[in-house]
Amino acid sequence: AATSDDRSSSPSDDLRHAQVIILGGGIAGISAARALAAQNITDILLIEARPELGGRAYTETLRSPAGDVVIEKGCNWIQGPGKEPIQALAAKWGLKTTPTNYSDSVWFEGLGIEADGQRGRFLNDQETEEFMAGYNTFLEGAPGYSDWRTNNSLVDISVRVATSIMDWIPVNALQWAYEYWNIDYTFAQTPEESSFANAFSQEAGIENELDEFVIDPRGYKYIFVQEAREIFGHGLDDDRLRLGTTVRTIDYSAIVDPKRTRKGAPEIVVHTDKGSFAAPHVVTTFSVGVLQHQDVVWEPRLPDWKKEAIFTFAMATYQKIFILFDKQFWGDSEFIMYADPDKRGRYTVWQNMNAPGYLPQGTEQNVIMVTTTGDFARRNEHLSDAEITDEVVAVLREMYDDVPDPIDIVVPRWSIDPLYRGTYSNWPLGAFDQHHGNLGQSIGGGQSWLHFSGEATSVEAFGYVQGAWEQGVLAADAVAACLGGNCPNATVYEAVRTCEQQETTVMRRGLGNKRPTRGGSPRRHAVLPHTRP
Ligand SMILES: Cc1cc2nc3c(=O)[nH]c(=O)nc-3n(C[C@H](O)[C@H](O)[C@H](O)COP(=O)(O)OP(=O)(O)OC[C@H]3O[C@@H](n4cnc5c(N)ncnc54)[C@H](O)[C@@H]3O)c2cc1C
Repeated sequence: AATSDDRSSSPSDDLRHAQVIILGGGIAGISAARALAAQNITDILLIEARPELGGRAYTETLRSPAGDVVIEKGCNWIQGPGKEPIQALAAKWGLKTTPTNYSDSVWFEGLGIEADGQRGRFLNDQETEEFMAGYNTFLEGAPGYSDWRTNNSLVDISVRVATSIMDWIPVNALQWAYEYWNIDYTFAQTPEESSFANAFSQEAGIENELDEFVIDPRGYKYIFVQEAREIFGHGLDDDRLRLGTTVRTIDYSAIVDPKRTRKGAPEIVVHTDKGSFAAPHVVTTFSVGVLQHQDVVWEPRLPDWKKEAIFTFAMATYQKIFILFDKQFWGDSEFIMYADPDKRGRYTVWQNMNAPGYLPQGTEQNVIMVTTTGDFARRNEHLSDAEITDEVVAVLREMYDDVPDPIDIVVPRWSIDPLYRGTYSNWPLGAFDQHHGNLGQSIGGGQSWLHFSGEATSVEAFGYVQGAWEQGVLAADAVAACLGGNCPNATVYEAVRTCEQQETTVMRRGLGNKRPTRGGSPRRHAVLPHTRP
């Protein structure tokens, strides 16, 4: 069997060599390839497990006798802070979008799983305003309160703690539903899990201008695939693009232990199901979920500071279930909200894909989408399409008369997919800025580096399309700087320090005199993790 030593850069080895290997053909990987090409770095390889590019920009098709309908299983909106580069790409490639009007909603107070043939009811405008009032007051004050806490060095708290301090404590189904729409529907995690500082800081730009919903039959991915074609050719048949190739092991031992490199710059070796590849620079764009699940093996194991960062950050799950009917029985409002009294977040947010500006009305292609998140979404992934169909149709039959059986359904299963393990990152309570910095921090030294990219590593726009695009560009810039002999300094936070309050907890548990002295850390790791105590 080949040893690491045999895998050095001799011309006769069975490795395919390049200057840079990009892992993942999603938005970040494509953007990195483009930005490298723009700097005349063309000796690259892009490795992607799926047979197509786009990653979480992922289209699916609903089948109907009247004609298929393309839907977005993954990202759907152009939205959030710093979305300008995506708007520019959308304009460049003529991507079809329609603005979303969140206030065009109707609210239904449901009877839940006990409905048993009985029906809840739609509320009038005045009733709607009444149950929304409390949360709206919280929403107005939240950014100011969050910034005040940050400016006064107060610890981060969960969104739930903040709502409670600010006297919003939801107690009924309608209040749950409204809060769910505002929190979980954005972050795909609960108020208990999400960080208040990150969800509600003024800069978080929660109040954005209009979100644009992509309704292009070529898919959201089209604009990114077109960009990739400019590098890999129209047929995407360039030898530097390796689709359908799954990474199994990333061996970066040469950069942590230069003795294992026989000649030239130390190379990182990427083992896949279709052969092995080597380069002094490797950019990984795999999701935090993939990194957390250890679907890819690291040789040697990742350093403690990197693992702490990866496992501190959260990979949330946001499930968009699309259902196709031969008629539209649900009215023209853009959103239909179902308040379930048994379970917060059970099939709450329904979006009308035939609202004006979306799919054509008056045809046989009538699509409604219901979104689930978090635990409930993950539970759904383990049910069959038929079981999900029964549940969603029961909710629709509580709200509407004459609901026919659906013609087709798409039930995404992101969190059990080993290529994603969830949908997008979220900043959980307990993650510090240093953790986030470490998440995107490169590992290496001298002429060889392992770079970490992808949506989660964006400071401003983690979780968004533009976060992925921007991080691809930044990774390419870092590679270019290194190749030019100007590698950016690695700022690794080897130990993320406790704050005073946490130290009090340590004291209370009687660990006071056992903990390490202030200046020292029990385990010190350099950027190069070649020693483990
Ligand atoms: C359901 C859903 C809804 C979303 N909604 C929005 C939205 O409306 N607006 C918005 O701005 N953002 C949204 N997002 C987030 C946005 O889609 C992501 O931030 C972005 O697409 C991430 O791109 P990426 O390149 O960082 O990661 P990815 O797209 O995950 O790219 C990584 C690539 O690596 C590949 N890969 C993984 N493991 C391996 C392996 N072992 N070997 C080889 N290849 C591998 C994957 O197949 C993937 O193509 C949504 C995401 C989802 C899933």
